[in-house]
Amino acid sequence: MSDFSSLLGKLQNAAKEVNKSKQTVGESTQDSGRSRAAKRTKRFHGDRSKISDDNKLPLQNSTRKITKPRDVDDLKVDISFLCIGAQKAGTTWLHNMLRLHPQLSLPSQKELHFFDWYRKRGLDWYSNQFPKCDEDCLLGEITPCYAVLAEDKIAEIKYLFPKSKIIFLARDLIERTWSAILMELRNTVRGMEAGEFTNDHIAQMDKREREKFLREADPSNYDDNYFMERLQHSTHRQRSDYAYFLRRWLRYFPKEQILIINYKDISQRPREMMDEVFSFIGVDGKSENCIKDEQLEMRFNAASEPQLRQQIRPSLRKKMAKYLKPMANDFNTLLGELGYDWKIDDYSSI
Ligand SMILES: Nc1ncnc2c1ncn2[C@@H]1O[C@H](COP(=O)(O)OS(=O)(=O)O)[C@@H](OP(=O)(O)O)[C@H]1O
Repeated sequence: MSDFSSLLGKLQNAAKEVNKSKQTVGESTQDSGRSRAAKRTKRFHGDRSKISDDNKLPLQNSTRKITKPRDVDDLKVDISFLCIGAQKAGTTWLHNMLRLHPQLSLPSQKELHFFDWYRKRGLDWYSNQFPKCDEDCLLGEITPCYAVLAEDKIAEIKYLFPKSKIIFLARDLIERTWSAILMELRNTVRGMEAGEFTNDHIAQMDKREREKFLREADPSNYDDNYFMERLQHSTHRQRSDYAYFLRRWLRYFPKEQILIINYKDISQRPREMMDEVFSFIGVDGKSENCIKDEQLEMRFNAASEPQLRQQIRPSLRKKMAKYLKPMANDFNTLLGELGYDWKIDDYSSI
């Protein structure tokens, strides 16, 4: 046999082994795995395996088969809530408020990015990111990128945490996108990846470096075309299409497990909003027992310098409104279908 055909044979055998281990839920080979999983899940959160037993597939409306994660036996935590976004909609504020509740455990650093970037680190790594807490405490995390996860990732989350509550903060589409593009501009000027650059970096710059940075990251130095081009780039466009990706989540999680919050509530009625969130997650007590008024009023993750948090100019607002209007309308339709009595701006007056 030639070296090439011997190598090919080895690769084919390896592929067969991999395929054998990729048993999908719903296939006859799942039973032994399911009984192991059942023992494990009862340790954390009651009998979550029941969902797959009752429904055959742990899905709402989707017929997609879920590949059982190969490292499922490494999972040592149950996740009671996930905040999936939106990006730039006050998720850092929410992270800090939730951490004040004694019965909730969130990773000290926001945004684990496990299901989008770091899935290869494994469920063991994921399990170790949550601080130890009492038996009755509930675990959760906030990663705004989860909103736009591909369907197979959402299916995996549903398989692992079928009872998890999903929280989504919705902000006006223009304001959200403007905030996101300005953040991207700051990252680009510094040559950093998304999420790496913080206000602390600016504070550490010397005078010359700081002036140069502020000049280059100043949005008034960029024309409308620059921002419209960025908006049409997949990440900003995709993250503004709330209805599109929320419908994907709704294929796996029933609407009773998904809470959509109006970003405006953070400034207009934060206490009522946090009471609603605590009750939705299922923890005892009112926010007044753990969050002070001055904490509710804190602003997190805003650009530190006035030049970097300018209002959007009218000409650009108009162009963005035209582009984002269909997405605002779709989202308002979805809100109506789900029974919410509020809407986001649909730019009918622009
Ligand atoms: N208390 C309060 N009230 C109103 N708005 C607030 C509050 N705290 C944070 N923010 C604003 O939320 C924006 C940051 O959102 P995120 O933390 O979700 O951003 S990120 O996706 O994690 O980067 C960011 O918006 P922009 O300032 O427009 O960029 C913050 O200013």
